[in-house]
Formats: sequence, structure tokens, C-alpha cells
Amino acid sequence: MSIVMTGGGTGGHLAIIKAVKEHLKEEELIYIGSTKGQDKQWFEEDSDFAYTYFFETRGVVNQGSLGKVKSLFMMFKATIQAIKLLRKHKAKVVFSVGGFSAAATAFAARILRIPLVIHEQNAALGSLNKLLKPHATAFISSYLEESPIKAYPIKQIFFDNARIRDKVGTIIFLGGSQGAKAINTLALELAPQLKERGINIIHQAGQNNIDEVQKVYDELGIEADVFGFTTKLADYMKEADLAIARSGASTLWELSATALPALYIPYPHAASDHQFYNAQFLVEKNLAWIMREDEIETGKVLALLDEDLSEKSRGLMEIVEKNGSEKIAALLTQI
Ligand SMILES: CC(=O)N[C@H]1[C@@H](OP(=O)(O)OP(=O)(O)OC[C@H]2O[C@@H](n3ccc(=O)[nH]c3=O)[C@H](O)[C@@H]2O)O[C@H](CO)[C@@H](O)[C@@H]1O
Repeated sequence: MSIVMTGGGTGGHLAIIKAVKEHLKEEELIYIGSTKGQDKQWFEEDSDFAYTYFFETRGVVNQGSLGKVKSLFMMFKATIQAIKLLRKHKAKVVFSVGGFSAAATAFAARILRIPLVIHEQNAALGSLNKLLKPHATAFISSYLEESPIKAYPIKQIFFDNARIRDKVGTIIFLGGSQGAKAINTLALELAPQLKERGINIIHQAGQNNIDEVQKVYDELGIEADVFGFTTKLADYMKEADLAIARSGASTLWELSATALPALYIPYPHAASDHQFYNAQFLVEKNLAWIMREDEIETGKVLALLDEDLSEKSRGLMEIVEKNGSEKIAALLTQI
């Protein structure tokens, strides 16, 4: 009997599988993804999986009519392959993190009546997850009251680094794994005022923008800790008292676990505007601020620097649950 994990395409989805599989070392694990996207890069060589399979599939949503028909045909073919694999490996449960790369295996699970557990990362459901939610044995979402597990799978270090903030001594700008032009522009606009107030700047600018951003800081004569991408983000978050960030799911839950209050500027082109709804989940609880990219007002951002951050920081500490990956792994073995 094996546990089959499926889905991916981007890091946001794949990171969930990576975190959960760490707690399933005793099980026979199978990964099924797509040849398109980052699935192969992440898991093709990963020895935690007894077998890995990558189907010729691609997204359906962002295609013209002919492209949609072709994508659906590829998915149909892959579903037949998935049915064979689930039978061959005697799958006892299928864990899907969504994305087009999960579709064939998740459908196959339903056809074979194998329990299907879905993890949704965002507050606005992905198309596949929306379609399969009513048929899932368990649907896990940190934003839904009825979810069997509320904890988002992030590393323990973010919780270990939590501390209550009161005033802004250090600010961190986070553009997400790729960096964000709008956040870079805002940071550089604010920089002289931040310097005047003696506030330290940490700025994750994205690998492609690092040189031009550093150049502007140099021209302004402002010292800032600028980098493209770092593997030590937890340490930087620990240092900061306020974040200005994109609201990708992992970033949002990592900041929240660190009890670091944030102004979120959602990526405007995210599917179903999910970054907006991710941030809105915290804003409704009065635990974060939000500003649409085309509604950024420097004056309003500067006003946040005078806020007492302790209430939000404490509130974040109270709502964020720990051990998401362990809890999901336990659920998969108990089904
Ligand atoms: C553009 C887009 O559509 N992104 C989506 C993608 O997120 P994507 O993976 O791009 O973004 P997330 O915020 O979820 O994760 C970024 C990850 O990169 C790490 N990091 C970032 C910068 C750095 O210098 N070092 C570093 O380690 C962060 O700690 C975090 O763990 O999937 C997520 C989950 O479905 C969605 O919520 C996001 O909206």
C-alpha cells in the first residue's frame, strides 16, 4: 500500500509536498506530476519517493478554445495512465496540492474511490480544487473554519523566531521569489524618509532587479541590506519589525508565524486574485494592512511607521497554529 502525492507546477504547490513528505519516511511514497512546470526539477531525483512519474499535461484555463481541447485530451490520456499506476501501487490515499499537474491523478482517485485529501494554499480556491472539493475525503485550508487542519505547513524556525513588535526599527521589503517591481519602487521612494527616522532597511529585490535597486540606494547615499534571493529569509524576518510584502501563501504564513505585522501589496495577476484574498483573511481580523498595487500611497504607508504594532503582532501569535506538515502527514496515514 502506498501514499500517492500529486500536483505542483510552481514552488508554492510543490513546497507543501516537500514539507509533508518529511514526516512520512516510513511509508511507500509515490509522486505523480507533470513534465511541464517545476515538478521534475523538484522531485525527479528525490530518493524519498519510491517512484516518480511525470505526465504530458499542461494547464487548461489560460488557453484558446483549440488549446483547451488539446489540454483536456492530454489530461484524459494521463487520467487513464494514473488509474493504472494507482492500481499498480495499491494506493491507499491520494494527496493533492492542486494545479494542472494534479488533475489526472486526482480524477483517477475519484474514479477508483480511493480517498482524496486536498491541500489548498490560497484563500481563493484554485479551479481544480474547487471542482474536486465536494468529492474530497478531507479538504485542508488554513482560511476555512471547517478545515480539519488549520496550520499551514511552514518551517518551525519561523515560530521559534516569533517576538512581539512595538515600534519600527527595521523594515523588510519582500517581492516574493521573483521580486516585485512595484515593491522595489515603493521601497526606493520611502528610503529617504526611513533614513531620516533612523529605520534600517532590508530589501529582497529579486535576482533580476538587484543591480538597479542597489544603484539607486548608492545614489541616495542610503545603506540598505539588498539582495536578490536568500536562503536565510527566516533570519531577516526575525530582525524586522514591519514587512511590506506580496501575499503569496508561504510568505504570508511565514510572516504571521514570526508575529511580524505586514502591509500586503498583492500580485495583481495571481489566479482568481488569490493574493488579495490571502491578505484580506488577515485584514478582516485586523491583523494586517492591504494596498492594491495601483492604489499605493506613500503618505499612507509612512503613517504606518508611527503605529503601535504590538496588538497586531500579539494577534498573529494567537491565531497561527503550529506543526502543519506533521498534522497533514498524520491525517494521511490515519485515513
Ligand atoms: C506569483 C504567484 O502566483 N505566486 C503564487 C505561488 O507562490 P510562490 O511560491 O511564488 O510564493 P510564496 O510566497 O508562496 O513562497 C515564496 C517562498 O520563497 C521563499 N523565499 C522568498 C524570497 C527569498 O529571498 N528567499 C526565500 O526563501 C519564502 O520564504 C517562501 O517560502 O504559489 C503560492 C501558493 O499557491 C501562491 O500563494 C502565490 O500567489
